[in-house]
Amino acid sequence: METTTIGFIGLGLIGGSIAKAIRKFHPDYQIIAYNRTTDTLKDAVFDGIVDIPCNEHDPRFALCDYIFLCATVDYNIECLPWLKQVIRPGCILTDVGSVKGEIHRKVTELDMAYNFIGGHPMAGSEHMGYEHSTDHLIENAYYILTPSEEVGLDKIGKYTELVTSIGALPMILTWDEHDFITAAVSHLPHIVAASLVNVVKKLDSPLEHMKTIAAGGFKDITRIASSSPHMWQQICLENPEHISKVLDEYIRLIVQAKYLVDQKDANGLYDMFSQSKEYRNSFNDVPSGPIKKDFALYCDIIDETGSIATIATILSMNNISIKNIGILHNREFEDGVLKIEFYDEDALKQALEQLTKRNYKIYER
Ligand SMILES: NC(=O)C1=CN([C@@H]2O[C@H](COP(=O)(O)OP(=O)(O)OC[C@H]3O[C@@H](n4cnc5c(N)ncnc54)[C@H](O)[C@@H]3O)[C@@H](O)[C@H]2O)C=CC1
Ligand SMILES: O=C(O)C(=O)Cc1ccc(O)cc1
Repeated sequence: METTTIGFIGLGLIGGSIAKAIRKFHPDYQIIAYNRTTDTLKDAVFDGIVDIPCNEHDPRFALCDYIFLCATVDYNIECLPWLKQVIRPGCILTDVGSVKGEIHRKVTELDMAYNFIGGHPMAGSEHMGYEHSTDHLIENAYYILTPSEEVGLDKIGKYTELVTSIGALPMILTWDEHDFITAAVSHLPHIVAASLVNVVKKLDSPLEHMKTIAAGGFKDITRIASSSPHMWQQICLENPEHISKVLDEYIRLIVQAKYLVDQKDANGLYDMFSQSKEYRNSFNDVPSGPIKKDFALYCDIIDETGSIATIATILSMNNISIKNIGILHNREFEDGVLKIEFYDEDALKQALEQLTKRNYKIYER
C-alpha cells in the first residue's frame, strides 16, 4: 500500500508539534515540509521528523494526502492560489490558525472548499518556534475542526481519525461558532492579560514596587502576555466583530465590579467571587482541553530541612515520577503546602496511597 504523505508549510511551535506527534504515532508516514527559515528544516531532518525538506512552491506537495498550513495566517492564505494548482483531488487541506473566518472566505472564493477542513488545536504556549515544539503539546487537547460546507464526509472522517490517532480530541464546529467561542476563551484572555500588565506598568512608581512584589496570582493570569505581539495583533484584526462583542460583556462586568467596590456591597462582592469560584472549579472536571487536568495533590509538610527530599524519596522508591514539586502559598493554604504534580491519574493515586500510609496530611482539590 502507498504510504501516507503529510506536508507542512510552516514548521514552528504548532507545525513542529503536529509533525512530531505524527512521527511518534505514525513512524511509517512520509513527512515533507517547507519553512522560511531553512535551519529549522535542517533541524527537523536531523531530528528524524521531516523526510523531505522542500522549497517554496515545491511541486512535491502534489504527493500529499494532507497539507497542514502552519505559518502566519497571511502567508497561509497567500499559498492558496498556488496550492489550488498543485494538490490532488483527495488531498485534505487544513490550517491551524486561531481565527477561521478569513481563510474559509478565501477558500470559498478560490473554489477550494471541496478539499478544505479548517483546524485549530486548542493548545500552545507563549513561546514560538520549532525549538519549543514537542510531540505531546496537543495530547489531550481539543482540536477544533471547521469543515467547509462542500467537503465530503469521507474527508471529515479521515481527518477526525488522524487527529484522534495523535492523541488530540476532535470537536467539529462551524467556522463562525469557532470564532465566537475562541473570542471568549482565547482572544479576550490575551487582551485582558495585556491590559493587566499595562495597568501595572502605568501605575507603578519609578521604584517598581508593584513589579517587584507581583505575586503568583498576577503571574499566573498574565503568563500569556508574553506571547507574540504580531500573532495577537493579527488575531484581533481578523476577528474584530466577535472580540468586540465579548469585550462589551466583559466591560459590563468590570463596571459592575467597580460599582460593587464603590458601594461596599458585601453581598454583591461575595456573590461575584463565589459564582466564579464555583464555575471555575467545575472546569477541572473536564478530562482535557485547553486547561489540562491537573494531576496534583497538596501535602502538609513540617518546616525542617530535608522534608521535601523525604517525600521525593518515598515517591521515587515507588517508581512514581514527579512532574513538578514546590511550596505553594495562597489564601487557601496560608501556611504553605507542598504541591506535587504528576503526569497521570495512576501516578497520583499511587502517590496518595503511599503518602497517606505514612500519615502525611493530604488535600485534593
Ligand atoms: N502559538 C500558539 O500557542 C498557537 C498558535 N496557533 C496558530 O498557529 C499558527 C502558527 O503559530 P506558531 O506555530 O505559534 O508560530 P511560530 O512562529 O512558532 O511558527 C510559524 C512558522 O512559520 C514560518 N513562517 C512564517 N512566515 C513564513 C513565510 N512567509 N514563509 C514560510 N514560512 C513562514 C516561520 O518560520 C515559523 O517556523 C498561527 O496562525 C496561530 O494562530 C494555534 C494554536 C496555538
Ligand atoms: O499559552 C496559552 O495558554 C495559550 O493560550 C496558547 C494558545 C494560543 C493561541 C491559540 O489559538 C490557542 C492556544
